[in-house]
Amino acid sequence: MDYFSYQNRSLFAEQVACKDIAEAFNTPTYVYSRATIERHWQAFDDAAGEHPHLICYAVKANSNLAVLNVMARLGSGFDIVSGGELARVLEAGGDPTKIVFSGVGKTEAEIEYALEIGIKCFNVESEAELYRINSVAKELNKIAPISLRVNPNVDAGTHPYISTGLKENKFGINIDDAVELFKWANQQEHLNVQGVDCHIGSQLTDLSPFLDALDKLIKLIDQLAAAGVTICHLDLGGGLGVTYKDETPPHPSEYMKVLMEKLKHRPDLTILFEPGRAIMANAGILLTKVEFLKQNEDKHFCIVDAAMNDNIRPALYSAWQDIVPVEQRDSDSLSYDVVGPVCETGDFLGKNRELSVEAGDYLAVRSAGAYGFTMSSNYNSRVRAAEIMVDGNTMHLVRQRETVESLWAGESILKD
Ligand SMILES: Cc1ncc(COP(=O)(O)O)c(C=O)c1O
Ligand SMILES: N[C@@H](CCCC[NH3+])C(=O)O
Repeated sequence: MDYFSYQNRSLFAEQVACKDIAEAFNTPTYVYSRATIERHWQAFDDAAGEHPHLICYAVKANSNLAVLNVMARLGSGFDIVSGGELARVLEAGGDPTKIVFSGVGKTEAEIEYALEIGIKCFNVESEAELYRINSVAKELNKIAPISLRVNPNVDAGTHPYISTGLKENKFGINIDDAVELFKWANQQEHLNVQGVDCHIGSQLTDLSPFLDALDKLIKLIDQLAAAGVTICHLDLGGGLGVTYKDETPPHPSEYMKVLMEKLKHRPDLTILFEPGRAIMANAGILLTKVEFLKQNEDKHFCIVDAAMNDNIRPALYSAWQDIVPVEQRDSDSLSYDVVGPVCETGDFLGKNRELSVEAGDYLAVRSAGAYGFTMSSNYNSRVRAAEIMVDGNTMHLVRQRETVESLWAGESILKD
């Protein structure tokens, strides 16, 4: 069942008409479906079965407190990449002992914060970072649980900007150097070696790169055992793709089944996953209003009130996201470029879209729940959108639209 579907030609989010949301809260507005988030998270968790595992939702995909809280109530773990994300997870009621901390540039302050809170594990991305974690832990007289994120050098076959598991990418530690570093870490009083980690990229639509990476990681874990380093968890990262247009990624349960099948003889290993997009992308839409229709030469433009500052994915990755009317019309359609008010030619939400639309209509950008609001900005001094969570027949405002005054909060002018 799709939780964003038409009833009598009107788009609904669960049991709430999107037109009612737009009228009540104005536009642009992000709308999330609680039931969809829960169903997607559960698909990962259920498919892991009895094997010890932990789903650590990748906070960067969508870090709204209400979203994190829905996940926390399901018992989710979290994958974070900054002190800010750590604070958000705690604020949302997340369990610190289920947090893994990824990212290539952890500061001393962030490491201290995470050690004080008692997170599950640091996913260490370089030799220098390992030394830094060791010295901060020593200073605080704590033991830092660590996992090394290795770069298995597999081609994820995704957009170059979101591929992370190749030798030339900045992420992780060269898999060939990992054993020596693990051996060193294993001897440190203030480090506790827990796991091996990898994340090879995002929006993967094929299982084979995941399987190639898994094979390499299992081999590494065996090499480590032979070298006297015991590994108790394997973190396979996130990266499972979704359908934006005509992609056919495996369903989360199929992805999990195939990976877990390979791991069934390893009950000694707790398996961690860090899905972000696969949980959130299709759990959200972006509602926007048509301001004007305009024609230049033979090109038709549909100018809407959402822009690249609200959803940068089309401009950044040439990403395609479906754009649909909130209320369907019978009139003939035209091919439009759907563009925002920002002063950039790259400010478009979609190109050559067949739409039957008039000024004042509402449109919905689909698959917008992941890397939508979290990548939004105030460019052109535009306030960031409101966020709504729908739960059955109820809509909850989970983030107010920013005010213009908030744009310069913290700024000041010279006295003379
Ligand atoms: C370390 C890490 N884990 C998890 C994710 C989540 O990826 P995705 O949203 O593709 O599942 C990312 C982002 O690509 C990441 O960098
Ligand atoms: N932000 C990207 C994905 C990057 C994933 C983060 N490592 C997107 O919108 O597709």
